[in-house]
Amino acid sequence: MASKQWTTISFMERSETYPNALIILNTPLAHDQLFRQIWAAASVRYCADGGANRLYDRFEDEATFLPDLIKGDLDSLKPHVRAYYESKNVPVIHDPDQDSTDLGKCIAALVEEEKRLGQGKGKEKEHQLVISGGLSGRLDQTIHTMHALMQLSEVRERTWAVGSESIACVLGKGNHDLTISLQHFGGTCGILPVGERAFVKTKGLKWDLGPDAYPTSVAEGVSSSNHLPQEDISVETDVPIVWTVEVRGAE
Ligand SMILES: Nc1ncnc2c1ncn2[C@@H]1O[C@H](COP(=O)(O)OP(=O)(O)OP(=O)(O)O)[C@@H](O)[C@H]1O
Ligand SMILES: Cc1ncc(C[n+]2csc(CCO)c2C)c(N)n1
Repeated sequence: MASKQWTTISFMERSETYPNALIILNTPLAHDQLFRQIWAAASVRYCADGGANRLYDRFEDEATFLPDLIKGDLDSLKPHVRAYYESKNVPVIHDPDQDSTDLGKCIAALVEEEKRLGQGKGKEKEHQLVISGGLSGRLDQTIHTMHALMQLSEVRERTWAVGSESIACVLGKGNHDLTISLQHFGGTCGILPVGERAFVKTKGLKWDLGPDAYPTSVAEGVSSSNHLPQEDISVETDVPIVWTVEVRGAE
């Protein structure tokens, strides 16, 4: 079976063939150099409600850091931040729905934008989705981010979450080849079950899973605090799992 290719370069460099869309959540941004790269690599940039506060607090004095949209129930967006972005003509959409999160509301807006971009070409324009944050903080929100990554993995080719301390993506059933920039990420990493038990084999980790497939579930065992001694690894799994690796230089 063919392997799916993943590389961290894809969300740090701009691509015309497979452009990036960035959704900024209300959690700490990645460190300055990494966040600037992710921002520059994205051609669509949304803030989920209070995510705009994070952007403003970091880049208040840099006028180029304007998102394309701020959307959510707007219970976290600070009034002066809203006023600032509105004065710069950033659309601010209030969606009061109490059955979907601000992340969900931004994903829905992205899907609409992709339909619009694809209009007349007979094909929707799909982006690689990069979610800034959501991997730490409140446990319910963090698990909701996992849920979103799982759901997205069924309908989109690639989604990453990039936080201040870790990055994560869902690896679906099958074989995966990953290239992780050791300049930016590592040395610790984890192979995490999500919901159901997975049988996993890896090549390239310090504590490889295998040669017999390693059964992982929250109840049975989890490969946390593993180590990435090289940039290229491969992972084989029978059901979706989460791959996570540490951000270097995190505060
Ligand atoms: N403490 C947290 N931990 C993890 N993720 C968070 C946390 N707070 C916010 N987020 C993420 O950022 C998004 C925007 O958060 P914000 O604080 O603006 O709104 P919220 O009212 O807390 O979230 P929601 O309305 O989605 O429940 C959330 O939808 C969620 O994905
Ligand atoms: C079963 C169930 N659990 C929790 C909520 C609450 N909730 C989920 S998303 C959201 C919006 C937050 O901006 C709120 C309030 C619900 N509606 N249904």
